[in-house]
Amino acid sequence: MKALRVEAGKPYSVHIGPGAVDVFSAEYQELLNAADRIAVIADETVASLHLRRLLSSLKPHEASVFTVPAGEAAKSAEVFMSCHSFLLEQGCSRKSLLLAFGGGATGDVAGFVASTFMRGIPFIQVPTTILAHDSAVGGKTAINHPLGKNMIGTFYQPEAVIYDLDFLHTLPAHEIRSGMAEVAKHAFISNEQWLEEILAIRSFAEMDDEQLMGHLEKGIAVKAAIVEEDEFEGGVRKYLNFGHTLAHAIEAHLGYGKITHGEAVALGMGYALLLSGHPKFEDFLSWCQSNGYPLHHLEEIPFEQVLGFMKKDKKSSGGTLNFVLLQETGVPNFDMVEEERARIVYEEFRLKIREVLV
Ligand SMILES: NC(=O)c1ccc[n+]([C@@H]2O[C@H](COP(=O)([O-])OP(=O)(O)OC[C@H]3O[C@@H](n4cnc5c(N)ncnc54)[C@H](O)[C@@H]3O)[C@@H](O)[C@H]2O)c1
Ligand SMILES: O=C(O)C(=O)C[C@@H](O)[C@H](O)[C@H](O)COP(=O)(O)O
Ligand SMILES: [Zn+2]
Repeated sequence: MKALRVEAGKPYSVHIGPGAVDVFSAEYQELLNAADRIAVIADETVASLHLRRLLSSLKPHEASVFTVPAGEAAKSAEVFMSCHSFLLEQGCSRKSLLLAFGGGATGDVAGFVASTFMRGIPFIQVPTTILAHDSAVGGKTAINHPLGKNMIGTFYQPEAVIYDLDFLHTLPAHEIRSGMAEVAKHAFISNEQWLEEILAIRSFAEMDDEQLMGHLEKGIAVKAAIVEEDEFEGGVRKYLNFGHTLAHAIEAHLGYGKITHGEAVALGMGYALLLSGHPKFEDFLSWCQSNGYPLHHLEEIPFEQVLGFMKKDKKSSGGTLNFVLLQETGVPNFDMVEEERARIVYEEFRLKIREVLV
């Protein structure tokens, strides 16, 4: 097992590896002892598969558990309120500790709850997906609004991230694919050689646990370095949004949860690469095709359906279209794109997709 440091907020560790939940008893006794109550907000599917293991790692401490709907459905105002109701009913106080147990959706809503319950209580991320190498680190919390993805949230760092890779063994193929898109994002914005390694994977089933752990560690290191430099997204943190201007628009247009976040990010990165004139655009499209990313969605979504959402992106102001662009691997930049150009390249992208799908 390894521990990576994140020097943001109150600096914290990301414990990563098989059996990582054992660090609760090895290293977090003081934090657990200090809590008057321990509450777990758990994804319902994850709870059915792995809750017993988590609870036994907390022993002798007891925790009360609130399950939230699986995946994206948890990121709603209703679920957010129901989490608060649960904490209040359980008699939680400012001295209570919250654990987020699940993928990025659970982590985002539970983090938002932790940051707002009695104006903030400590929380620990216990992520269970590949994608969560991204979401559990860096302190972005959020729920969705029908008018835009992640529109309501806070920046609030966890006390620790305890990333037990044993939990990943039950992930279905489309969630592996989703998570690997954010891994590819971290490679695109940081390192050509690592990107080559990822683009060489034609089926994620080829990856063994050791290789996967290597990719997750690299991804976390890229993310941590950016967050350490710019915790509140005044500048370089925007680069972590590579592919997200279109991705969030697709998610909002289709309805949250109808496409996984990472799959939408893959489509968004393809579009951003074409907008940027990046030399690896074709390779990336072929990688997406061979790994089963749902490219067909773009065929079905006219530009007008995503335009309004893209104009409301958090990186925009005054209705401009803003993208993280990448002419060269490892050298992202942030720029405005004229609407007409965005439209033309979108049509070109759909054409390229049609070509690879035939
Ligand atoms: N805060 C951030 O910095 C950040 C970064 C990236 C993504 N996100 C957010 O994360 C969310 C996506 O998170 P995600 O991809 O981790 O998925 P998720 O939380 O939406 O979960 C996806 C599905 O996988 C299931 N699942 C989770 N762990 C499992 C396991 N170990 N075994 C079997 N099934 C399991 C869930 O029940 C759910 O059905 C999006 O809402 C996205 O916006 C946030
Ligand atoms: O941590 C960040 O910063 C990111 O942008 C990571 C993204 O992968 C993630 O999807 C994030 O939630 C997007 O943030 P948003 O501010 O665009 O909602
Ligand atoms: Zn993302």
